[in-house]
Amino acid sequence: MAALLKQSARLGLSGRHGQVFCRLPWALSFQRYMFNANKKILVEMDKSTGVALMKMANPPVNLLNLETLTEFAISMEKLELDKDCKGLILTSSLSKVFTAGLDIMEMCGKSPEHVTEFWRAVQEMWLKLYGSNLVTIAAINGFSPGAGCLMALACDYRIMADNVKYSIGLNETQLGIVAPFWLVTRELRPSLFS
Ligand SMILES: CCCCCCCCCCCCC/C=C/C(=O)SCCNC(=O)CCNC(=O)[C@H](O)C(C)(C)COP(=O)(O)OP(=O)(O)OC[C@H]1O[C@@H](n2cnc3c(N)ncnc32)[C@H](O)[C@@H]1OP(=O)(O)O
Repeated sequence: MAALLKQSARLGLSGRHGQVFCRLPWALSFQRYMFNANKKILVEMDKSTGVALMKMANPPVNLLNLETLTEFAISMEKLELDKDCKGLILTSSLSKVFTAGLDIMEMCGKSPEHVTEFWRAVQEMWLKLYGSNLVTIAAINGFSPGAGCLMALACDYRIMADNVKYSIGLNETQLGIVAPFWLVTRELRPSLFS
């Protein structure tokens, strides 16, 4: 996994918009910066490769609640604005969970306004990833149910840790959650969006 990550950071990758990237001279190789708002999303940007490493860091299982989704969207915006940033590797800081998906407590016993805000944040997360100008790679280093799978699908490339214990998939109907119409339409009938 580590080797693959290194390799993807070094590769000249072609994105969905056809950009081709190459490495900058070695003299610039120490240009790095890090940022995080509430430390649920950690970002390390390496200007020498143009690749940002984004780690979800919301233990114990990286739940995607409103706060984390908002921080994710802000982090994506910052990277999109950075002209040096060409690619993004999305992964988890936890040892066996990429993300356990949406925090189901955000939909349980909450006001319609809160639930609306929450689903808007889910939509924003998907739009930011799927519509990103960066080359996006999901480095799935653990369990990835529900919205974890959705995040991975929204990236240009996916690499999953080679461990039979880890599972990935869209299991939301088992929990009684209906996939939102905008997502199903986009995934199953892309021609409507072209
Ligand atoms: C052609 C293409 C077609 C595409 C079609 C498009 C349709 C796409 C539709 C997509 C729609 C997306 C909608 C997404 C919905 C969701 O994400 S729903 C959530 C789905 N997630 C789960 O079901 C995860 C369930 N959790 C687990 O399986 C395990 O927790 C784990 C991830 C395997 C980790 O296990 P472990 O390390 O043993 O930790 P636990 O003890 O189980 O958990 C720790 C605490 O966290 C709580 N928790 C876990 N998951 C959630 C959750 N999702 N929400 C809220 N809380 C959660 C768990 O209860 C524990 O809490 P405590 O007991 O209080 O400690």
